[in-house]
Amino acid sequence: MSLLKLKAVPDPDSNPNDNAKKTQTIDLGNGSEVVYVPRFVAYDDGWEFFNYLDKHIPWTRPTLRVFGRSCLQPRDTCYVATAGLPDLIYSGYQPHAYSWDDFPPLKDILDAVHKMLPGTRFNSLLLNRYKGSNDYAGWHADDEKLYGSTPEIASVSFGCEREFFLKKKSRKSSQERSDEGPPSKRLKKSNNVDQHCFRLKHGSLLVMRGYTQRDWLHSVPKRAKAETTRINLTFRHVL
Ligand SMILES: O=C(O)CCC(=O)C(=O)O
Ligand SMILES: [Fe+2]
Repeated sequence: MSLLKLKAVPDPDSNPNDNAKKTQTIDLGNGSEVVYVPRFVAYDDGWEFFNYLDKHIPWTRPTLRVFGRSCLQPRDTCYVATAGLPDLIYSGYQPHAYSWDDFPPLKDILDAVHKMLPGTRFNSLLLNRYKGSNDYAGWHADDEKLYGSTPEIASVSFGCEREFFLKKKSRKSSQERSDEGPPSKRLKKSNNVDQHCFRLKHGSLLVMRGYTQRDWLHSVPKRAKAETTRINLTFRHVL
């Protein structure tokens, strides 16, 4: 496959400043911020990336250890990282780190993310594939020590639109990782009103920064209706 080049596509109801115009910045308070760029990758380029990733990424669905029990991660995953970084381990699982050179189109997306977010130098990427409405990401924060105390995380989505929720951590939930474990151990429904929801469009970019991982949880819940496949890429910087 030839390398895709990201370019602005002429679109009848858009202009070159479209990205900037439609970008939403949400101040979550206390030094946490989320930025949403709905049309980060042009529609057709987005589908080329989707088809490439769906076919060429060696997706796996690992068994995780959550609260002492084994459970299948409720989505497919793959990990790409620059050589020489400390290993990523989450929920007792250490993914193999593939190289950027194994999947050249990822480097084009990485370049576009760096251009959009001056000053960032992402060196790792966690890919997720949600094959239908039953695949999900439970409530969690990406607060692993290897990302530091105020990680910036850039999330690019392709394919089926899914909802992405953010809710403020309760004091208790900051010690709990996710709701992927047994029901008895899941987070209690809080009466927190601090919740935000984004419908992550095909080709969109969502950025979490500041203290978002320390103070907030995020999730991509199951859907009741049948859904098609969604692929999400989260670019991170390992210290
Ligand atoms: O699929 C998404 O939008 C989020 C994935 C996520 O939160 C993660 O990989 O940590
Ligand atoms: Fe996450």
